[in-house]
Amino acid sequence: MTDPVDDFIVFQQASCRYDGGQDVLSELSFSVAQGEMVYITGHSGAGKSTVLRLIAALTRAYRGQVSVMGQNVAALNPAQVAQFRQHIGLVFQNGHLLNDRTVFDNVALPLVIRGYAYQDIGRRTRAALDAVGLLNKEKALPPTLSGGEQQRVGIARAIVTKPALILADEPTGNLDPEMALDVMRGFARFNQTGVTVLIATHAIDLIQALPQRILHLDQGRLSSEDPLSAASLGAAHGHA
Ligand SMILES: Nc1ncnc2c1ncn2[C@@H]1O[C@H](COP(=O)(O)OP(=O)(O)OP(=O)(O)O)[C@@H](O)[C@H]1O
Repeated sequence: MTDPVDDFIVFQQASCRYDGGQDVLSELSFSVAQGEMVYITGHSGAGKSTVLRLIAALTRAYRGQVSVMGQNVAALNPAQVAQFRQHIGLVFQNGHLLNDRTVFDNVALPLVIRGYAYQDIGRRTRAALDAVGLLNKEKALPPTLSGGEQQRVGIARAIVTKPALILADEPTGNLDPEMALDVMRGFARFNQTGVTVLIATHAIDLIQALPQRILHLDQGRLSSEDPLSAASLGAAHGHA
């Protein structure tokens, strides 16, 4: 019996491959407690995005098990997946913003889809924009914003529903170091409010400055070879 708080996310020897090809992830085992903040690093193609996709039920392990918030993700039917994803905020590198809609409309979209009342949409959307420092840009169109601002709109949209879990895939990929640090600090602030945060990133230099747990992937396996991750993998956090 797993404890959904300590074992908020559990990979048990999970293996994943696409279209019958080679294993992209091989017998991956680790766990993340509720409220933790974890960076997933590794070379291009190491499987970082695939880890996030497994957690979000966007793909499935063909062997082993992935449990999130006490649920075996592979056992969820489509209706349960839709319900499950309501607890997850997804942040992508390019933001996936609608360029012909205002910043406000972009951030409000998940609330509109979920049928929130008009007043709640306004209040929650402005609170999310405030949290990323973009309240003054609510009427702007995304193409008129800087890369960092667009990225923060994507983050506001991910947090507007107050998810229990944020999954961010290369959220600082296109940003200069200063903006990137700013965005990472933003995630740390959400984490401090109790949200569990997983971030896939190449930006080792950046996260070295941030005292967080790091899972380093090497060809679909967890590796402790990286000196940066050696201290933070497993033992330091009591996770296998
Ligand atoms: N939809 C897909 N179909 C087939 N192969 C895929 C698919 N998505 C990913 N892969 C392959 O799986 C492997 C791992 O990809 P993944 O995107 O998880 O790695 P990553 O560590 O996030 O890489 P990057 O840092 O370049 O984004 C790669 O070899 C990739 O080509």
